[in-house]
Amino acid sequence: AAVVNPRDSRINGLTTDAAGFAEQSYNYVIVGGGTAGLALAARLTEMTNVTVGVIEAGVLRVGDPKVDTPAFIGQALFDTDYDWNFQTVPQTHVSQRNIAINRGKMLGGSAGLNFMIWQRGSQRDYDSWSELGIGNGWNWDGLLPYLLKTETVTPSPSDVLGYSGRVGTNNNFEGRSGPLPIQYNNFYSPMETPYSEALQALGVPFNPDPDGGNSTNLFNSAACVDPNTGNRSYSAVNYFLANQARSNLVVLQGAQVTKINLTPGSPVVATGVEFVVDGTTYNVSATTEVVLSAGTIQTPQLLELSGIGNPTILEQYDIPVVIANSDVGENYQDHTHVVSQFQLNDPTLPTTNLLSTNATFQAEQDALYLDDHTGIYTYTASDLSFHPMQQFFSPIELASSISQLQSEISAANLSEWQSKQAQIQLADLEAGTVGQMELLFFAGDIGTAAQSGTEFVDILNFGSRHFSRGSVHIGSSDPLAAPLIDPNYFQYTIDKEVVVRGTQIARNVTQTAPLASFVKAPTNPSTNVTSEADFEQFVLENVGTEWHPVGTASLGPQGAGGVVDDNLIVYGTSNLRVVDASVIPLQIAAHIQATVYAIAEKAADIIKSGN
Ligand SMILES: Cc1cc2nc3c(=O)[nH]c(=O)nc-3n(C[C@H](O)[C@H](O)[C@H](O)COP(=O)(O)OP(=O)(O)OC[C@H]3O[C@@H](n4cnc5c(N)ncnc54)[C@H](O)[C@@H]3O)c2cc1C
Repeated sequence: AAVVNPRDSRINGLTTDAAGFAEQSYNYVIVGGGTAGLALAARLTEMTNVTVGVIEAGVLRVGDPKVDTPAFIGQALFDTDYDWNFQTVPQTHVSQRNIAINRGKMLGGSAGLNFMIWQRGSQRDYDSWSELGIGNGWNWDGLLPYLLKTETVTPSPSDVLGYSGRVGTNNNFEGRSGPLPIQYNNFYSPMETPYSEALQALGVPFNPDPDGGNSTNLFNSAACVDPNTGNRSYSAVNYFLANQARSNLVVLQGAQVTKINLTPGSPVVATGVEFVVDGTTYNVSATTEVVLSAGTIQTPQLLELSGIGNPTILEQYDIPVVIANSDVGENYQDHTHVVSQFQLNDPTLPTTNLLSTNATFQAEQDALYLDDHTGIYTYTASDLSFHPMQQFFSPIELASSISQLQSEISAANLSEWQSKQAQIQLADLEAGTVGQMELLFFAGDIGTAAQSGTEFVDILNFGSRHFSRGSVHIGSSDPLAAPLIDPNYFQYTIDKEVVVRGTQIARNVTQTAPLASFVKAPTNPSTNVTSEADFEQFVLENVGTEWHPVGTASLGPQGAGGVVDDNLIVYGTSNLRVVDASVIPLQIAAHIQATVYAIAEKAADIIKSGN
C-alpha cells in the first residue's frame, strides 16, 4: 500500500505538522475535511494504490459533548472554535439586516454543527436536475443507490404505518450497510403525538414512506445518531476515524487553504494548493487531482482567489484571470427559518430545557444516556412536514401569489438558466408536488436560557423551495477575509409570503386540539402579534438561514449556469473537481446533509471509474 508522510508525525492519520504534510505529494489533495470531504477521502483510500491528503481549517472535535450529544444542539453555534460565524451583507428585502450564516469549522464540517435531521428529498427534487440538462445520473434513479450506500438505518421499533400512539415510519428505502449509523428517536415528548394530530386536523396527511420518493406531508424523521453510543454520527467519526489507520490517508488539521495552484493552458491543470498555518505559508503538490470540498461559501471563494471566476470581480482585486466563468459564486439558494416559541401549561413536562432546571429529571436522563445511550440526550426534532402551498393558501390567494411572481420574474430579466429553473419550480408549485414550506416541532426552546417553573417548546417553519437567488463572492484579495455573502432572501414576494404563512400556521397548530390543551400562550411572537402585517414584521425581524446554502459552484451547462461538468470537473480544467453542497444546481425540499453525503459517494465512484 502507498505510504503517506514518512516523517510519520501523524497519529493515526491526523496531523498538525504542516511542514511534514507539505513535504509530501498526494494523488488527491482534498480541500476541506467536512461532510463531503471526509466521506470522499474514505472512499478514495479504498484504492490502496493512491494517496489522499486532506486539509482542514478546523480540528477534530470528537469527544466534545457540544458536538457529540444530540440534545446540546446549538451550543457550538457562533463560537469561532467550531463555527466560521459568517454574516450576510445587508439584505435588501429583509430590512437591511445582516443575517448570521453559521458553518462548521472542524473535522466533519457543518455535519458536526448541524441538527442531525436525516432525510432525503422527493424524486421530483432530483429529477429536476436532469431537466436542467445535467446528465450522468444526477437524478433520483442515479442518486438513490448512493443515498442508501451512506447509511445504516436501525428501523423504527414499531414500524407503525400511521399516527396511532407513537409515530412510525415505513422502513422501505433504507440503507442497511453504510458507514453512518442512523436511528429513529427513542424519546418522544408527550406533546409530539398531539402536535402531529393537530397538524392532521389542519388537513396535513400523514406520509408513511417519506424516503421512497415523496417527502411531502407529515412524517417521523430519522436522525444521524448512533444507537450504540447515543452520539452524533458524522463524517469525522464514521468515515474518517473508522478508516484512520489506512496508511494512504492523512488529514492535516488547523490549516487554511488560500489558493489552488494552477498551470495555465488548455485545459488548465491543478498542481496542488497553498495553505497557511499560524501565518506561515506552505505549498503541497497533488499529482492526480485537487478536490474542493470547502462548502457552498468557501469553494467559490477559493476558485475566485485562484483566478477562476467573473473577470470583473477578479480584476477589482488584482487577481489574474486564469479561467473566466461568471457563474462562479452565483446561483446561491437557501432555505430560511423562523422559530416560534410557546409556553406550556405544565412546567414539569419533559423537554430539553427541563434538563437544566430539574435535578431529578436530569439524573434520570443521565443514567439513561450513560447506561443505555437512550433518553432525551439523544433526542432530535423528528416531527417534520413539508407542505405544498395548496395546503395553506386558498385558490384565490395562490393565483394572486403566482401572478405576482410571474410579473416579478419578467421584470428580473433572468438568464436562460435562471429562467429554466424558475419555470421548473413554478410547475412544481402549481402541481403541488413539492413542499414549499416546512414545519417542525422541537420539545424545548433552542434560543433562550431555561428558567425553573416555566417551560417552552419551539415550532420552526422554513421556506423549502425559494425562488430567490443570491451570490457569494470575494470582497478582498486577502484569502483569510470572509467573502461577501448575499443570499438575497425574499427577492420574490412569494418567498416571504410562504414564511409569513408558515409562522401563522405554527400559531394555529398550537390552538388546535389535541395540542391546544398543552399550550399556555405564544411567547415569541407574543399574543400582540395577530394580524398578517404583524406576522410579516415579525418575520422580517427574525428570519434567518436554515443553514442549507447550495448552488454556488453548480452542476450545469458550460457558459450557461454551470461551474462543474457532470463529472464535477471545473470547466476549463483537467483535474480540479468540486465535491460538496455547492454543486447542487436546484435546491431540494428537504434537509440536505444526506444528499451531500450521497454526492460525495457518487463522486468517489466517478473518480474511481476514471482511475
Ligand atoms: C447549524 C446547522 C444546522 C443544520 N442542520 C441540518 C440538519 O439537521 N439536517 C441536515 O440534513 N442538514 C443540516 N444542515 C446542513 C448540512 O449540515 C450541510 O449542508 C452540509 O453539512 C454541508 O456539507 P459540505 O461538505 O458542503 O460543507 P461542510 O460540511 O461545511 O464542509 C466544509 C469544510 O471545509 C472547511 N474549509 C472551508 N474553507 C476551508 C479552507 N480554505 N481551508 C481549509 N478548510 C476549509 C470547513 O472548515 C469545513 O470543515 C445544517 C447546517 C448547519 C450549519
